[in-house]
Order: sequence, then structure tokens, then C-alpha cells
Amino acid sequence: MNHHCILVGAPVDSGQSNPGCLMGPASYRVAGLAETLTDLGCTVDDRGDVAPRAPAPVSSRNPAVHHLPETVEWTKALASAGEAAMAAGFPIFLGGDHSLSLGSVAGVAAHARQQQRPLFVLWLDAHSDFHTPMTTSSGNLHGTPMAYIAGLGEFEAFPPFPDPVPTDRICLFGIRSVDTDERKALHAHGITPVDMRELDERGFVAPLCGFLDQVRAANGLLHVSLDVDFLDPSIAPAVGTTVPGGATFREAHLVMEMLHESQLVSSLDLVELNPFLDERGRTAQLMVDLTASLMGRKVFDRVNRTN
Ligand SMILES: NC(=[NH2+])NCCC[C@H](N)C(=O)O
Ligand SMILES: [Mn+2]
Ligand SMILES: [Mn+2]
Repeated sequence: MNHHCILVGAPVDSGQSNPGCLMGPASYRVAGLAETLTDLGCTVDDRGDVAPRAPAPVSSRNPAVHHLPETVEWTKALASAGEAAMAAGFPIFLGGDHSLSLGSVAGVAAHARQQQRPLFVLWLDAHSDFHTPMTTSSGNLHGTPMAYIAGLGEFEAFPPFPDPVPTDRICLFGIRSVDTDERKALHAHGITPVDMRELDERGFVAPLCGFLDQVRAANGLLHVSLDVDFLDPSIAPAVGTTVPGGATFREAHLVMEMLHESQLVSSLDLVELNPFLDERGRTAQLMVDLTASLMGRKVFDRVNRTN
């Protein structure tokens, strides 16, 4: 794991209809993300916020889709910022709604291809985000990045995804809200999300270890996309698409601690934080603390523990 962290601000608000995610990067900075990482022994390069180019007038064949031109420009800008950040260290994309991952993961994938390393994606989310611009009925493009990353479906004005991630290298984890068309597409492509029901039955450790073993065996790069709504709304209220029954405080930290111990993670998205909906900054703070666990914060060193 590379401990030179590159903070890439991605104040994307165009992928959904609940304004406020554009304040996410500022909120993480106020919550002390850079200082927290520095205290953990990381070096930090905050590159500020990415600025997309002026959008060209493109429209979707699906009349429900909104802010397509803006989201296309964010995708291009974040793909190039992401590729550059991967070459320099460990990128942390500060969102911004989840449509930012159309670009962040495209940049990461371009880097992985250059390095000739297979890319794996861990999607920590209540939602599968497996729509395409053709199937979404909300028209919110934050519901589409997973299909784009897998190279499936029609993405109109978006640049083709650089090196689509095969579906067996994708792990959708914590899922508890899937639309009918997404369900059909997931089924058609043989993807079985690790949903909350499975996590209830098997616990968090076994399914996560299984996926990490796969990454390790392939000497892969691992991108983690952490959507605030992966967490239970009772601990993380600052998100526009709350779904009850999410990960608890300890379950979420356990995932992050295990990811740290695996030493496999090479890039991270923090997405969907809407500070306008937060309560005294508690969701931003929790996301910073989860990032700290991912980067190695622990109470005790467990290496030599026998019980
Ligand atoms: N990244 C997210 N929070 N996505 C929520 C998507 C919700 C719903 N499936 C939709 O497409 O509108
Ligand atoms: Mn999402
Ligand atoms: Mn979500």
C-alpha cells in the first residue's frame, strides 16, 4: 500500500437531484482528513478541486437523464486527474456524488492497463449502481458507474471506458436496494452482489476475505468506492439516498481494518456525502475516521495476538 496520499477534490453534484454533494470536499478538509493522514505517518498532497471544462450541448435519448453534458465533462476531467494521481501515489477522491466514479475509476483503469496489472473494484454501497443512461428511470447518473466500469450497456456521449473490469473482478458489497432493470442486468452478466442478507448470515469477514484472496492471487490493483449510504443512516445521515439496514459503526471499521491489513488497496473514492444534510459534521467525521482505519489507524497492534 502506498502511503503517499493524493487528495483529489471532486465536487460533483450533477449525478443526482439533491443539491449539496458539491460541498463534500470542503467538508472533508474541515473535518481534518489531511491532518489525520499525516498523523498516521502518511505524506499528503492535496491537489485541490478538479475543474471540468465547459460542457458541450449533448442530450440523452432517455428523456429522464439530466445533467448529461456536465457529468460527461466531470468524467473526462476526473479520468485524467485520476490517472495522474495513480502515477504519483495513493489517490483519495473526495466527492461529490457517485457519478464521480465514472471518471475516477476510468483514470485508475488506464493506469492499471499501463502497469499491466488487473484492476479489481470493491463497491461498498446500499445500491448496485448498475443502470445505464438507457435504463435509469430516475435519470440520476450516480446510479450508473458500475455498469460503465464493467463496460456494459450504452453510455452515449461518455468516452468508452479505457479497460473494462471483468465482472468476476467486481465485488458489490452491502447491497440492499436494486431496481428491476439493474437486477435483470446483474443476472444477465452473472454478478451476485454480496447483499446485506448474505452479510447477516455469513458475517462480514468471510465474504470480504474471499474477494481479497482473489485480488492477491492475481497480483491485482484494488480500487475501493465507499458510498456514504453503505453505512446505516442512523450513524451516517448526510446522504440523499438513505436505505435502512446498513453497516454498523463496527462493521464498517472492520471492513476498513481488514482492507488495511491486506495491503492491497491502491485507490479510494469517498462519495455521496451531502454536508447540507449532516448533523454537526458527524457523517464527514465518520468518513474521515473510516479512511483513517483504512490507512492503518488501530487501537492495539494485533499482529502477535493469539486470542
Ligand atoms: N450512488 C447512489 N447513491 N445511487 C443511488 C441510485 C438509486 C437508484 N437505483 C437510481 O438509479 O436512481
Ligand atoms: Mn452509490
Ligand atoms: Mn448508494
